Parts: sequence; structure tokens; C-alpha cells
Amino acid sequence: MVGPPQPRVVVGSPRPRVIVGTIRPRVIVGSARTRVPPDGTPRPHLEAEGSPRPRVVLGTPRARVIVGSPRPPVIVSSPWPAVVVGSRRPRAPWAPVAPSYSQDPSVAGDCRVSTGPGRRAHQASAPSQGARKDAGKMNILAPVRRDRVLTKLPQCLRKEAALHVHKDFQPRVTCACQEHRTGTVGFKISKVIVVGDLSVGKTCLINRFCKDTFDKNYKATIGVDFEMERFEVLGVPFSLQLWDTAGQERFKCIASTYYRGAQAIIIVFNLNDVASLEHTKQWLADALKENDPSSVLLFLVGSKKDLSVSVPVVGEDFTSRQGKPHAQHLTLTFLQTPAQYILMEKDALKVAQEMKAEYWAVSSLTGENVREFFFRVAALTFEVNVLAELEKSGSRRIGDVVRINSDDSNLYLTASKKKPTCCP
Ligand SMILES: Nc1nc2c(ncn2[C@@H]2O[C@H](COP(=O)(O)OP(=O)(O)OP(=O)(O)O)[C@@H](O)[C@H]2O)c(=O)[nH]1
Repeated sequence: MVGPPQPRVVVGSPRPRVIVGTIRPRVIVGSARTRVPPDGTPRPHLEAEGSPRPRVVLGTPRARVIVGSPRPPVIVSSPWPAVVVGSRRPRAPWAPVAPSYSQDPSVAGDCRVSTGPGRRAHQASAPSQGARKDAGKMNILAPVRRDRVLTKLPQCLRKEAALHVHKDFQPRVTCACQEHRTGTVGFKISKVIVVGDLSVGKTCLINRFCKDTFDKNYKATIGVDFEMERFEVLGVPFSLQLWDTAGQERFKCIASTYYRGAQAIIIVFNLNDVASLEHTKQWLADALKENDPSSVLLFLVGSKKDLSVSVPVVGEDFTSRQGKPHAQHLTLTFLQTPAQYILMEKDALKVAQEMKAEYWAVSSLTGENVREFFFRVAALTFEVNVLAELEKSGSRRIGDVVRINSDDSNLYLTASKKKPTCCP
């Protein structure tokens, strides 16, 4: 069949026909124009019309109109989380998260997503009731929690290995937020992937931050799992999608298919296991194969800090949201002396500098530095997003009026011509 795909129209029919459940294009053989009676008799009805019309269907392989098809939703791939187009069917539990944006873009951050169930080894065969429920509906995201509001730039842990050491957000970013010129940032979800050896504590790290829980029993992650976390940065809603990937070799090939489109990569190693630190370079190389090294933010995170320090400090970090101290019922066994820990950290800082990553040391058991770390990830990712948005808009300001059919060579004219007061 030649010609571009086009909707099938039956000539002379008052209504376009909707084809249900066919996949074979109709093969048209002949038409009135070519059909000449064998005896050569004139055909008055055709002559009267002037030009004999083809009897059939104009057509070629055409777009199929699907009514009530059991096919899965079409996933449009993008560096952002996949967008599900035109289906209200439940998302498969293993499919990437699929936000569909609110009709009214002025409702900042009110994008609707269907959140995925957590998939650990013990859950794989029987997803929880809640997970099944989640998969069957499109959830409206909860409002940003009070303790996820960032008004200042969280500081780095070590100046020697930091992405930057500025005291606050860049003035351009602060200004853009004040003037509501952050474009699509408020509607986007930034993908963050967490990679590292098996059992280094990736899942525990995410769970400590997102759910304020800690499981001392090891359950391997199969493939991938993810959590959504919503923030408000400088008054702008901002969402992180935290992808927990499997560290086990046999699940690595599944997990690596989800590396793509990350804005930040968190490489976790165990502060008490030198081999896991050595392997971080390989994890980084694998993750960068699927991402643009120049635009992705890197974090090197040493986990299980509680096994390395001598005296646990009971403070805010040790207290759960319910106000119960985490450390109360835990027996802390120290695998490293403070001297060993210092040596390990020195090596880790060197690795972080080599890979141009920001270094953090955390404990999911005690909660030490976990919140600070994720706040820093959110803040830096947000900053990069706003800067990219400003760059994209260039000299044009978001919200400016474009004068059409103007003789003026400068097409982008501000409606109010008001000069910003806060921008440098
Ligand atoms: N003491 C201590 N134990 C931890 C900490 N974080 C994780 N663990 C323990 O380490 C084990 C592995 O933790 P996970 O979070 O499941 O490890 P993972 O990196 O997700 O492992 P994979 O899913 O196989 O890649 C579990 O038994 C946890 O309880 C921590 O901060 N301190």
C-alpha cells in the first residue's frame, strides 16, 4: 500500500465508519473507473456524472480507531517519567510511574500520578492490597508536608567534596521563584536513581527518609522500586522520584533499564566495607551509560555510619516523627574504630572528588544525616532545573506577551515593561 496512513472514509457515507477490532487493511481491487464491460457498451450513468468515481474506500493502511480495546496504555518515553496517554486502565505494577498533569497548570504541583507499589523479594508474588488499590486508580498527590518545605539552601557535609559550597541559592534562582518565573519546574518530577552493591543499605536509606522506618532484616530488591517525595522549594512545588535499584548481580540487568533520564545519581557504599567503595566507580560508569554525564548531579553516600561511630548522639536525628527514639531498642555494634573510620572516609572523599560527586555519610538506622542529605539532593536538583528553565527561555521572560505582525524587530515585549527589582 502506498501513501500516508490516513483515516478510512467511505465515500458517500454520511458518517465516518469506526472500525472495531480489525487489524488487516482492506485490499481494494478495481474501481468503477477501470471496470469496462466486456462488450464495450457505453455506461450512461457514468457519462452523465462526467468523472466516474471510484467505488471504494480511499484508503491505505489507516489509523485504527480502538473502542474498548484491552491493550495496555501507550507510554510515551521521555527523560521525565513516562506519561500515560489516553487510558484509565490500571498500570502494571512494574511499569514506570506515570504522571498525568492537572488540567489547570496554575494548580502548581497538582499533577496526578499513580504511585507504584514497593517490590521487594517477599512481595513480588503477592502485591499488597494497598498496592493493588494504587495500581487501579490515579491518585491525586497529597499536599506538600510541612517538614518538606525548603526556604534555604541546605549545606553540604564536607567542603572538600561538595557540588558547590554556596551559602544560598543562586540569586537568579531566588529571583525567578519570587517572580513565579520557574516555568514548568513546578509540574515536573525529577528522577533520582540510587545504585550500589547489594546490601549496602539503599532501600533502608529511602525508607528512612520517605517512611521513617527501618527494617533490620535484609530483603533483596528485585529489579527496581520507587518512592515519590514532594517538596516545596522557595515556594515552588517540586517532586523527586526516588528509584531504588537492585544491587544483586542477577537483577542488575533489569535495574539498569531504569537508569535512563536521571537528574541525580546517588551511589551508595557501606562505610564498613572497602570493596563496596571500590565498586562505586563501576556503578557510576553503568549509570552514566544511560545518562548525560554533563547534566547529572552525583552523590556518593557512605551508609551504616552507626557501625563506625563510637557514641550515638540522641537528638532530633534519633527521633522518629512519632517522637519515639530509634536508638532506644537497638544494640549498636561497632565494626570500626574511630581511627579506621577516619581512614575509610579519607578514601571515600578521594573517590568523591575523582568522580565529581558530593560526599555524604549517613545512617538509616539512627537517621543521622538522612534528612539533610535528601534535602540537599532536592535543593540542588531544583536549582539546576530552574537554571535550565531560565536558560531555555533565554531573553524571553515567561509570561511575556509576544506581539504578532509587529514591525518591531524585538518580538518579545513585556506586557508591563516592569523591571525586576531583585535580579542582579
Ligand atoms: N546498622 C545498620 N544497618 C543497616 C543500615 N542500612 C541498612 N542496614 C541493614 O543492611 C541490610 C541491607 O539493607 P538494604 O537497604 O536492604 O540493602 P540494599 O542496598 O537495598 O540491598 P539490595 O536490595 O540487595 O540492593 C539490612 O539488613 C539493613 O537492616 C544502617 O544505616 N545501619
